Amino acid sequence: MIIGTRGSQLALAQAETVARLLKAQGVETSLKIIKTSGDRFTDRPLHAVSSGVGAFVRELDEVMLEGEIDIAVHSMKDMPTIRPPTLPTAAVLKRDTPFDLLLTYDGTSLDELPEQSIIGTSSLRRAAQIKRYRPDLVTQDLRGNIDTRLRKLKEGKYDGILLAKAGLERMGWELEGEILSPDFFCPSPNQGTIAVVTRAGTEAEAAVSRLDHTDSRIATEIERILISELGGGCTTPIGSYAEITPDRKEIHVRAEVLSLSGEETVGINEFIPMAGGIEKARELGSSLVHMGGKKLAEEALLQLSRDSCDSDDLYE
Ligand SMILES: NCc1[nH]cc(CCC(=O)O)c1CC(=O)O
Repeated sequence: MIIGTRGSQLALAQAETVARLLKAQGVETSLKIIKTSGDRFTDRPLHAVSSGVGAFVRELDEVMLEGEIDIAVHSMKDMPTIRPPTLPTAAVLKRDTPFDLLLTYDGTSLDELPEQSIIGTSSLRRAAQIKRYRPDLVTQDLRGNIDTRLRKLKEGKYDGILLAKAGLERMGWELEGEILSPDFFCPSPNQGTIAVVTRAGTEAEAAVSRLDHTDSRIATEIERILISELGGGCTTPIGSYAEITPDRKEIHVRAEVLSLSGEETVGINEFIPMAGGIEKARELGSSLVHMGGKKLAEEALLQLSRDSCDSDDLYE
């Protein structure tokens, strides 16, 4: 069976993980690298790439529908919610660390960074969350693969950068950084989770579905439901994080929308019962809208499209 993957180091590491897990089940695979538009337009911020949400995913879908690959491996947080029904997510792998990490030039902690320190991130959510936590810091756009971002930090262009911890872990980088608490830095929905897609009704689907991790599937689904009525994607600062308690009776859910400046926030942070959790998450999702979350998300989107009409350099 052929596993299709993007060519970045992170994507390759993820695809190799899936290859290894399948091999342990007696399934032999080979890797095929596919270039996506999300990889090509690395000169602009992700939210300004025209194909926007799903840029990394769509082209792998196409080559899979054409039969060129049998299995596609994705960072689940990069996947649009609406998927072609013929391309099911056959497995949600056991989640890695879902949190964000701050790496600073000289190991300084977030609380100790001097005023006006420059923090690089390409994520509107992380930028808004940092500005909320430390309004005296400056955020700057930082695109590129994880290796590029680390190089820019080393070159001294930024005092600190923000990344998903899972990305570094998967690439085998043992870097000292500060894990940011989800109470202040609610991660992106499905951050730290790998999804494996196949064509429906294939041998590949049967093989891959054995890798599915139930609690990770439930948590990631809850995270999507919580924010499903807000619209957005990577074009708005939205976080959503669901954590099943060790006794599996409850789910700790957190979700929030921020203004781009981080000055305004609408959020929830509570425990819901595991039984009927999906229904309860839907209610909480609606309550985010009623509390003004959708309005905030729409304002962020408007502000972004206005800025990008003026000048693309705003993001560099
Ligand atoms: N948006 C890019 C992206 N997609 C998935 C990860 C990291 C791995 C993951 O969260 O599963 C990253 C890098 C980052 O956010 O720093």
